[in-house]
Amino acid sequence: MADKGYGYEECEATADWLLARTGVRPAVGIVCGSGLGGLADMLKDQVAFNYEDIPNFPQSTVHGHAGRLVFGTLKGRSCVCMQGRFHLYEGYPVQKITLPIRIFKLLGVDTVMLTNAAGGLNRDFKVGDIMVIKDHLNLPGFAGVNPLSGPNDERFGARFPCMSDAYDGALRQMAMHVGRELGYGDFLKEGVYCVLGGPSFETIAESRMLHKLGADAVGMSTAHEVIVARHCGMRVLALSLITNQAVMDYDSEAKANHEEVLETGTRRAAQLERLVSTMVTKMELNNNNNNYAGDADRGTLACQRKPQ
Ligand SMILES: O=P(O)(O)O[C@@H]1C[C@H](O)[C@@H](CO)O1
Ligand SMILES: Nc1nc2[nH]cnc2c(=O)[nH]1
Repeated sequence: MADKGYGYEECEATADWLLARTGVRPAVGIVCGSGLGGLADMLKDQVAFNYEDIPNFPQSTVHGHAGRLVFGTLKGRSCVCMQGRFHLYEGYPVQKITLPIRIFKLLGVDTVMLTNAAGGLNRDFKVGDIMVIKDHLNLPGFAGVNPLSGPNDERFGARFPCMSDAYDGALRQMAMHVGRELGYGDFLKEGVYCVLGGPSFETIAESRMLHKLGADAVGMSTAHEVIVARHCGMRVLALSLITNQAVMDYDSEAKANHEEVLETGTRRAAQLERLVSTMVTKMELNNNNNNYAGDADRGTLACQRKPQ
């Protein structure tokens, strides 16, 4: 894909451009979902770049996605945060919307923490719940829309990466543990995220079908980023904020809408930020004592060759 503007050389040029402009060497990369950009404001000693100024970067077009890449520290740990992500429905090829994840890798990131807004399909979920993603259904992938389509560059990862370990078990366990410690037990869930192309929300029949297929929540992002992150050997934690209930009943008057999504984001932002920042603190501590050592390395070694 080098000829299309999202190959290794482009990612490397962008990473070098950024590294020349900040002294921060991030170990953690954070991606903010719709209405959840406040996560970036938690970073101290910020060095921020507008997407429009970053070579090879796509531009944010969606309300609730500011379009800034923010470097800084979170409780002393170096991080980089995308305040705004890209979606298929914005018209970008799937390889382009996931390009920042490869740039994360070349910046030195080893752990990616993604957030998104999603519609709840599981009837036990309520608006405002935080779902730790344990697995995904990549429906665009069923139709061949996969960010790894096209020539494979072994410098990123292997041609056929394993995805059965996509969502790091130790990080998920840590998220549940930290969440309960913070008193979030009543609204902390675990489940399967299903990505669709959007931008239209689901019909009732579609929501019913996705629920029957095993999805607990539905959205328009994240899974592509996870595939790319795992391909290049980073470990992944992903959190969905259930911003609305998917409409599954023909008698319902409810209508999914982006304003409700953003409003729920605003209401739960502080708790989500606290969960993420506490986890970053614990990860740092646990780098020393290994209690929460991720399984990414094991997964990487088992599933793919290391990038050369
Ligand atoms: O970036 P995320 O996945 O959080 O955004 C979701 C999906 C759509 O972009 C939007 C719908 O309201 O929110
Ligand atoms: N596809 C989809 N994406 C969402 N993002 C936030 N809510 C929803 C939803 O109900 N459906």
